[in-house]
Amino acid sequence: MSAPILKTRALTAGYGGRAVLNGIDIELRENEVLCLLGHNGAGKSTLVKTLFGLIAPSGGDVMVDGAKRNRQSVRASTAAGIALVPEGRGVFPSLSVEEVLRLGLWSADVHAAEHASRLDWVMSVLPDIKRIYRQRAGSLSGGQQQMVSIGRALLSRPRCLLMDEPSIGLAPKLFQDLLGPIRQLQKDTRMSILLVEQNVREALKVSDRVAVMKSGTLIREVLPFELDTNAKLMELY
Ligand SMILES: Nc1ncnc2c1ncn2[C@@H]1O[C@H](COP(=O)(O)OP(=O)(O)OP(=O)(O)O)[C@@H](O)[C@H]1O
Repeated sequence: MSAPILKTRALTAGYGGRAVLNGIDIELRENEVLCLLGHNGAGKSTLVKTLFGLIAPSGGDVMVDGAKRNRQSVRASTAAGIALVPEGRGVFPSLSVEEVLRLGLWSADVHAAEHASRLDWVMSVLPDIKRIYRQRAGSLSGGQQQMVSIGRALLSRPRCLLMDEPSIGLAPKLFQDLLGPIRQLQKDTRMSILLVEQNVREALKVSDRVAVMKSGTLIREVLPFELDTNAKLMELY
């Protein structure tokens, strides 16, 4: 079996000397959607940012394809095939969708000769982007902005997608409409997805495994069917 795309060992990280992650051991395998659950403030976003290289670990290891990458930069993460859909979408409201995506191509270091084909490919995965391509991002609905944010992350053709609360502000049906094509792409390409979610019920429908965080530690790893009743979900917290 190949090494996990991402793996941590006793990972610690935080802000200004204050530890938020207190020794996390987690792995994201090829061809899976791993759902990361936990209360507000449990450290989910901090873990995602540390895996992507936005925060440097203060201890422990981050491994990409089995090799230690403790000083992984965002550029190195992108080059390794890892992309981030940030919490809050990160879409500049004054730019058009086209400009947001072109900026994404530039920041992902995609060669100019490939820009057109990358944009075409993203629009084949998320065809609704075509209809809003010339619109200002700030004029779009929350769901459309999230779609643009996901489209931008796909421009680097990642094999690993880190998604930080993509459902925020979206109705369950919209969430499934948005995640459906991404789950299909994941199955077709054997991509790996780490999905941070508060919307547990919807997230479990598209997940293969579930990890639960509490106060900066990983407290449980389960399969989605093990959380099929309210009582079992309540036990988690
Ligand atoms: N930029 C920052 N500077 C200082 N402390 C931070 C920063 N970002 C997060 N924290 C703190 O780190 C802890 C974990 O926050 P984090 O955002 O990782 O949690 P989370 O599980 O993603 O929560 P949520 O579900 O609310 O997004 C919290 O106590 C938070 O206040």
